[in-house]
Amino acid sequence: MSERIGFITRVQSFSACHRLHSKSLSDEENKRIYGKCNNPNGHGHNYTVEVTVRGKIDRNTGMVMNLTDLKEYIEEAIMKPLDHKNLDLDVPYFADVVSTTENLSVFIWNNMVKLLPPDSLYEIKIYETDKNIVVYRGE
Ligand SMILES: Nc1nc2c(c(=O)[nH]1)N=C([C@H](O)[C@H](O)COP(=O)(O)OP(=O)(O)OP(=O)(O)O)CN2
Ligand SMILES: [Zn+2]
Repeated sequence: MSERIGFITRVQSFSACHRLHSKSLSDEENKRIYGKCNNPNGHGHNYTVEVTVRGKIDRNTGMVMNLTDLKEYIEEAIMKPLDHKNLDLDVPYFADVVSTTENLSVFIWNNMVKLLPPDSLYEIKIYETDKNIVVYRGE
């Protein structure tokens, strides 16, 4: 029997605050484009992230990857740098990168990909709110 490919996902939530503000735009443009999300003192979210890993289902273990290992990678790549942080002030990556959920998904991808086996990270999906959802697949 040929080897089966599986997808496994672990979900993690974290809290952070941010302000949508681009240094390459004027104050007026920032206000017009980002609206209430450009509030100078910021606003907060309870983000939920889904990390999906793709790989062969090992014949001996029955696993694509041990979810306990994935949990530890998520702790390193997501929780330690982001949980209870001000994204713009506490996370150096966002000093010159606007802390949109799109850019946050790239940041999380870059952190996760360093810890996972080569070519195994499939998707980062972030729920910024119940209604605002971003997917990034490393392209
Ligand atoms: N493309 C993007 N657009 C927006 C982003 C983003 O990250 N990428 N972010 C924001 C704001 O940060 C904020 O999260 C938007 O919040 P809000 O509009 O309040 O969220 P909801 O749609 O869930 O709120 P409702 O008021 O219930 O509609 C804006 N745009
Ligand atoms: Zn926001």
